[in-house]
Amino acid sequence: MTLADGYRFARLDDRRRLAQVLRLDAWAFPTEIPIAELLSVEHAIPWGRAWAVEHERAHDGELAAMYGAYSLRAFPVPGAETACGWLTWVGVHPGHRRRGILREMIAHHFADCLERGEAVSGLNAAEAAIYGRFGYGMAAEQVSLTIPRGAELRPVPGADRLGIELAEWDPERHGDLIAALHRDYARVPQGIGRPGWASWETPELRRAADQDPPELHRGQEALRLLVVRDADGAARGYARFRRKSAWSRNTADGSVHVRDAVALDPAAAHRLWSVLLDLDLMARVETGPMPLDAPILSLLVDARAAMPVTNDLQWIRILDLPRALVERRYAAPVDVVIEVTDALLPRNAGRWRLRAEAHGAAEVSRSEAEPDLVLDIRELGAVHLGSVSLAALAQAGLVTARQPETLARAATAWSWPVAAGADWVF
Ligand SMILES: CC(=O)SCCNC(=O)CCNC(=O)[C@H](O)C(C)(C)COP(=O)(O)OP(=O)(O)OC[C@H]1O[C@@H](n2cnc3c(N)ncnc32)[C@H](O)[C@@H]1OP(=O)(O)O
Repeated sequence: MTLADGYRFARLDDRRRLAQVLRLDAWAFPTEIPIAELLSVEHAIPWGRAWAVEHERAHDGELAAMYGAYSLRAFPVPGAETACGWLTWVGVHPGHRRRGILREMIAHHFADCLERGEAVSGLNAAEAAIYGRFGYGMAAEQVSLTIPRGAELRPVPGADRLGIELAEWDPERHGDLIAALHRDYARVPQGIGRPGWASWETPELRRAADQDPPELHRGQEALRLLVVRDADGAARGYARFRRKSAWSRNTADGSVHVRDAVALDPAAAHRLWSVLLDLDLMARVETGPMPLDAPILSLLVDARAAMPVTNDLQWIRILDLPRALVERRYAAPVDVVIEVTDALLPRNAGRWRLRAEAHGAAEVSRSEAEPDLVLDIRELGAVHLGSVSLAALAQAGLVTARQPETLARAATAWSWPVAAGADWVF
């Protein structure tokens, strides 16, 4: 790793540097909130696994750049969980851009992940054009909705018998319950498992998920909680939301913003959304990111009226190819030789044979055989969560297959029945 002359990496493990971090972040991501106010907010900075790039002539401790990584020990991949270094807090001061600092931070991050035994890295991208060049493939999309109040839902037996509880959000009282429901949802539906459904695993992620600082309300009310309970009182789902009141031509025109909504079964999902869609004085319910097969999309009689907007959500970079490929499960039996290019991590390049049973153990070894599929590490990352199809990438010329049958079999094996995704950006 060679930063340009005058720059050096320095580990950020001292919380007294928070003001410097926030000042750099405000250059990277403009904010109307004064730094003095942001200092009292809980930021999910992975202290100790965050790095500054400093310049020798910096004034006042100003940072030229920074990045951090969350150590996710149980990141869901198809049929399994894996250790993942989640890249975050990436920013380069505008006065130091386009000198290769990001490129060096990426190399630094890859080396750090490999040293920690993380076979994959993931990220949410601020701009979709940045990370493909470093071998990150777009692996999970998200959908967000603006649902008209009172939108009709298809009936689900038993939904009416579920109870609800509405409360002002209190992390002391509700935090553990909500964290458990959110984590358990990774195994829903039907125990198949949802790749990409990361939980608030690290202490800083949990603290940030719990907080609701007034500085970040932006004209909306404080966070509120809806819990759905079964006849025994067991929680089956929750939503955290806030309302914003508005009037248009003397008509109530408020909006409900849903921060997260998780239900462990179909009846709970129906009950949860029925309540959210029937709040007085509100005209619409706006959601944050949700997986493309989120139950609300199937429950809505008229999903088009909910104005779905889709975008890329999660990008995956395979860092240690043989480990990453054996750490996940495959939806169908597969025996295939792939030829991979990897400009940044040449150890991954070359021919590999993958053999796996459907939903069983996989084996990966070096191979001399003619390849069935030829692709770059970026495309292997894109298909890693099972939601992007090898066949789709082949249609765009990004994967080359020797025979259509091999492509069809491999694409089926790499796919997964539940859409990859999450309900937050981190
Ligand atoms: C995971 C996350 O945290 S996402 C958050 C990313 N941060 C932001 O978007 C904040 C605002 N932007 C920035 O801070 C910076 O412009 C960064 C981080 C995007 C780029 O930093 P730089 O140090 O200028 O990038 P660097 O000089 O290393 O460029 C590396 C390559 O990326 C390309 N690149 C840089 N920024 C962008 C961009 N916004 N869109 C497309 N390509 C880009 C460069 O052209 C260069 O390409 P090349 O190597 O093929 O010639």
